[in-house]
Amino acid sequence: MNNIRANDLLARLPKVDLHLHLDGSVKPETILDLARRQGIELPVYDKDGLIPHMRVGEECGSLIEYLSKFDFTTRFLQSAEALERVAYEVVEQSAEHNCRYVEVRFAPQLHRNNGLTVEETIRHVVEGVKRGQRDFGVRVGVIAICMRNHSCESNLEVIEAAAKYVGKGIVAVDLAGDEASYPPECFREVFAESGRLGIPVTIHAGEAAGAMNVYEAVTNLGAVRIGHGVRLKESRSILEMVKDRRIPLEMCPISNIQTKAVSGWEAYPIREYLEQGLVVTINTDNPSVSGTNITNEYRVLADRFGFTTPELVKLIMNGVDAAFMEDHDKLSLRREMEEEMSSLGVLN
Ligand SMILES: O=c1[nH]cnc2c1ncn2[C@@H]1O[C@H](CO)[C@@H](O)[C@H]1O
Ligand SMILES: [Zn+2]
Repeated sequence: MNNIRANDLLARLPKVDLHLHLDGSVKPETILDLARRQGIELPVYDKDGLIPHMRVGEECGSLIEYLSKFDFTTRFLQSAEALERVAYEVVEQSAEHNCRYVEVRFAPQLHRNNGLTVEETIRHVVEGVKRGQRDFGVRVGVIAICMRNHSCESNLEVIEAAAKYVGKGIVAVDLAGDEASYPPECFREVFAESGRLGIPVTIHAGEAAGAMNVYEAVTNLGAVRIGHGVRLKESRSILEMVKDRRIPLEMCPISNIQTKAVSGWEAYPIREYLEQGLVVTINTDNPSVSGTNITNEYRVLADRFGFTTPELVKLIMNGVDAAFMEDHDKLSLRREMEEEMSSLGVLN
């Protein structure tokens, strides 16, 4: 058996990333160039100097602190060109880490300061990822995000626009933002609409608030996947419900530690979740905010929790199973990935 801890093998393993925010995946060099083109002043004009403005440090104490980093980046993502470009580059970065499938998510309402409509933002992000898909050979889906701090009306606008792009790039809708201040109960009306329109739903829940939020997301908002779910462990009965319904968790280890969804690695419930039979997937959340990439996420898990090769392969394949993808596409993705894994000697 190969030594899975070898960086080389982890990097080469075919992977998927189901939870990846567009505005959390922007390269500092792209910000430099966008600022120059758009005539926006920067606090510093070198790539390394920009990093502290975009990335959280060791001292990050909460989700709210983590989310404050997005204000800096979204200022540069207010035009069709910028959206298409970063969408294209996020696919490129995923390909560099051997992702074979990515779901890129973004909140249309955060990109309208210069007059784009919700539908235009979706169109440009979809165009960018499609170009990336062609150039880098990565399958891509786009998820439109509703924000917890936005009105019902503007979130409904996102759902309506997303519905027009289902089958043309959009694969699901999501709810993100400050979880502790805006409990999901407020969003029943919004996600009733996505249910009516038949759009799959994933919800950020159980990250900065407790397991009840996961319950609400699944039973009242129609979530078929859960973003993070770290605090699901606080309720045995809700955990059992998520397990019985086989609802995949999109866990993002580095981000979860940084936002203090748990107190530290010793409390990170990934092993217990797997042992209890939950469908766990591994994702990056925000590579440029968290200073991570998908290879790094698996490396940290191998190092911290001693995951073996078959366990890491299982986590990767859980991601394939959980993908918002048509069955026949999923089948061919699974076959391709299994073939690649076989040739790497990790499927025996
Ligand atoms: O882990 C997270 N939890 C909750 N909200 C998040 C997380 N990461 C990013 N965003 C929020 O989603 C918006 C659209 O991408 C980002 O601007 C950020 O506010
Ligand atoms: Zn997220």
